Amino acid sequence: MESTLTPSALSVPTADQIRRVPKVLLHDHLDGGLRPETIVELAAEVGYDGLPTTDPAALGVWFREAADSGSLVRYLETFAHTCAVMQTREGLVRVAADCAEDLAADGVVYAEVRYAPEQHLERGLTLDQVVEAVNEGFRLGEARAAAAGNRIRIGTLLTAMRHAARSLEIAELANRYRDLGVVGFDIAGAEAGHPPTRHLDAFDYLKRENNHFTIHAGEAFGLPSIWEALQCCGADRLGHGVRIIDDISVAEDGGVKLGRLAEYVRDRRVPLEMCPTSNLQTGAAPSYAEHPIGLLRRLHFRVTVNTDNRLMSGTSLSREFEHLVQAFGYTLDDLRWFTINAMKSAFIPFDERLALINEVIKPGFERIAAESAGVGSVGVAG
Ligand SMILES: O=c1[nH]cnc2c1ncn2[C@@H]1O[C@H](CO)[C@@H](O)[C@H]1O
Ligand SMILES: [Zn+2]
Repeated sequence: MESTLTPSALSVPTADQIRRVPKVLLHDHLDGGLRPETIVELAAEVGYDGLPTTDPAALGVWFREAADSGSLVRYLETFAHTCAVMQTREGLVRVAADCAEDLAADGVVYAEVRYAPEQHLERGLTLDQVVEAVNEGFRLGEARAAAAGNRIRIGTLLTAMRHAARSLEIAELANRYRDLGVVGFDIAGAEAGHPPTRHLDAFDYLKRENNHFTIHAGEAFGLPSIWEALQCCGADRLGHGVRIIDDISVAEDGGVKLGRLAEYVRDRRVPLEMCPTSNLQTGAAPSYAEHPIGLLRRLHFRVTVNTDNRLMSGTSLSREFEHLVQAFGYTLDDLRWFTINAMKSAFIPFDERLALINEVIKPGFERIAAESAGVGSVGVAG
């Protein structure tokens, strides 16, 4: 979609403007976004004594440092502590409500937040009770955010863990709660050794039901994983998908050649849920400036910007955009492009996506662009 914005939309946005423009988030893990103080309080309530520290500030630092491992497997080990305090109805309601409020305060107007219900059964909740508690928390958080003047809508994706064997059951759960807060399905967890084709029965089931799913692929593992996710499993979107860059060659003279898979991904407008900071932490990308998102955006792939795990990465969607603005000089217009890409790729019905684009996203960007009209180009803070 080409820009119709005023020249001020071509200015580099400030950190404050980035926070205030309407944003869309498609890839955010509920168990990767807890507030450190909530973890400490819930741990005390449920008697979990495994936390590395009970000082909230130190705990936040611990998560970021532990996740900064260069390995997806070690990165994922940190989730034991967040899942430990998400085993009761009260804990799940609170974590989901916090999440909605935090995203809304960051200027997110639509989010799809994912979690794996099978990881929240240790204290006797059933899968259905887990989904109902999370939904209740999101409705509560949406209402609190609205009262604070921040409108947000949240749908959930139910994740099945790729090393486990409950994916069909979770897919059925997602289908049962469709239109009741759940908008799709995902598989996550360590990629190497756990190809998505182990879960074909779940994907086939979802396709029979005309339901939607995304697959974490091409993060720790290369092109075969992306190929399987698309061509064997039929994924609607790719979680990360950064390794698609391996199928693109850039010659010395700047000429670009796409392989068949990269061409397919671009031609079919397959949404890529990119999460820059997370990729730096797990070693999937070397730096912000060298992150494949720069080239993929230039080549007009259907790229979206996401947080993955706000706690482990010490980030927010605004922070992710700030990093990209610093690395690539993105303008307000680029941010709008990423945002509309994300909204087009959401799993809610077409008419609802269109309404958010026309009634919330475009006017929101226009307002910020108009505000800086005449001010000229401004630097990025932070
Ligand atoms: O970037 C990632 N790649 C693969 N799996 C992940 C990533 N981030 C989180 N999870 C996994 O998804 C589960 C459900 O939310 C988390 O518990 C974590 O194990
Ligand atoms: Zn993820």
